[in-house]
Amino acid sequence: MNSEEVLEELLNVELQINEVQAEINVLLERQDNLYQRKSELQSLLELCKETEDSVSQGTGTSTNSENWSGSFKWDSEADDIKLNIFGISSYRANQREIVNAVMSGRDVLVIMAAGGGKSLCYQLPALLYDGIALVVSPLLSLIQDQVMGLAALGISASMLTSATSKEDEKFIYKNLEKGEGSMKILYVTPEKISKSKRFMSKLEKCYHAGRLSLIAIDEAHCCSQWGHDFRPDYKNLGILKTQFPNAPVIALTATATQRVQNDLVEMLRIPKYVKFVSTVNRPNLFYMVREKSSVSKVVIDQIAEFIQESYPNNESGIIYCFSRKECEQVAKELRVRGISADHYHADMDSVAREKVHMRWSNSRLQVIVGTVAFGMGINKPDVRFVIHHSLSKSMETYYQESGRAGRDGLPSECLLYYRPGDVPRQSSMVFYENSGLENLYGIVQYCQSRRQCRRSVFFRHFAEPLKDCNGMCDLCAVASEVKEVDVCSHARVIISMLQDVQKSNQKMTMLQLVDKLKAKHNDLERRISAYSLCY
Ligand SMILES: Nc1ncnc2c1ncn2[C@@H]1O[C@H](COP(=O)(O)OP(=O)(O)OP(=O)(O)O)[C@@H](O)[C@H]1O
Repeated sequence: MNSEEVLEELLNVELQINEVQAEINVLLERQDNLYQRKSELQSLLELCKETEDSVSQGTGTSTNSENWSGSFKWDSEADDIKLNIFGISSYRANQREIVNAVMSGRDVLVIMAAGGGKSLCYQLPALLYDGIALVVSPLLSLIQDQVMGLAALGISASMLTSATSKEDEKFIYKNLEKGEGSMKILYVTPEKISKSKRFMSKLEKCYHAGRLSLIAIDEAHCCSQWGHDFRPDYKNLGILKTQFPNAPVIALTATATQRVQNDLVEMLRIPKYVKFVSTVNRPNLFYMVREKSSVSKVVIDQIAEFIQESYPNNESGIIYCFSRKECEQVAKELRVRGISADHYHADMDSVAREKVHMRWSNSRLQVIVGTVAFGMGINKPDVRFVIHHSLSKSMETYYQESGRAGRDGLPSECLLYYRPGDVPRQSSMVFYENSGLENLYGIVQYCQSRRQCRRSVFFRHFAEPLKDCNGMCDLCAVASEVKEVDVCSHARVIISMLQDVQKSNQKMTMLQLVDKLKAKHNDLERRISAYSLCY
């Protein structure tokens, strides 16, 4: 063989090696996807097993064993109240079936997305039944909104909270004890049940006189320690079923994983409940994630530009921040850029918080910049955008917070700014929570996804069959090219750095590690360029 022939064969072999490598890459990618799907299917299987176990033990029944959409004797009266009092022409998914189950005296668990119409599911039966319906709700502001809304419809509803006047309290107790007055719905906070003996004794009289029509537990996920808003006073609500066994209980929530559902039905002592689950899908919400700069001014500039370009007509929005200080800073910087914004967090007194909330609710303030404290009870229907300045602590929290957009069903946007540097900040907060880190890594996966539709991550998380996204997330809307990078050498350097740290018994935060890695990388690049200059 002469040198020319050798060279030709060499080139040919190199070509073939490249082809084989390309095939290996394709197979490796396929293997990666299969591993991912395998782990998703394994967790789905676990969830299915849990559900089947609870059904076989008689602790849960699904809607399909009984026909809740058939005809019932209260049908025409229900239709009349729905239309002429609530002004609603047709039921949304599951509403009619839920009303029928409650009217049949069954205990019911309702899981329905934010803005899905949960209130009607207990308010309509409350009017159909004789007597008084008791509603337990976690927040004063939520209760006030509901009572005001019902009064506007001409429905007699009252609330018994720390803010109730003596006179109103007297009126409520007369209604409960003696059946005097026209009260149909009574809202209370969970503390009333666990702390007021006087109230419980009046309620007992009401029940024994056959006037307690039903018990509704709003935001029922607060019962469970595995939920995202655990309230200790919710733990004591099981007493209601024990004391008033014949009053149907309806527990309502927007999100509850299987574990939370199991927990809350146990807490509420409703083992033979009927469950209605509506989809978690919010088809009008456009989900997107953007890379977050480490320079805070750049992030604010981008947020301001997004709001000014997309929402120039003062359309309402929410920005969630990690800390109170960040909230104040972001709100201030937005004001400097001409956007009407104010902060909301737990360090403010309740009057100041209420003021900001009211200004925003009345659309006199465009953007509220809040911590997680800006949570339940936000009923503004026309929120057009929810921006996360930092990632939330779990998929549940993100679903709830982003779900405050578009409750009126109109197109709205949910934008999350993500940078890996924010993960350790959150992990130090959730480390001691039940499954805190596991939950955090769930949302990290959502943020880091380059191929998987954002919506499909929600479906998988809530163990729901996948549905079409219809191009309503950044990954489905724009076909982006994914560049593959082999990071094995980086991983090796990180491992050797960590081994050094361990050997010398030092401590290092994630950010320090990243800085050290960058320094090492820069140093290496400098040496390579110096080396190539010499030769
Ligand atoms: N069948 C229906 N048709 C039209 N509008 C409805 C129907 N049911 C409820 N609504 C309206 O939808 C809006 C949201 O309802 P509701 O406040 O009960 O939602 P929700 O499920 O409690 O939401 P959240 O979890 O966010 O509090 C309300 O304005 C309500 O009047």
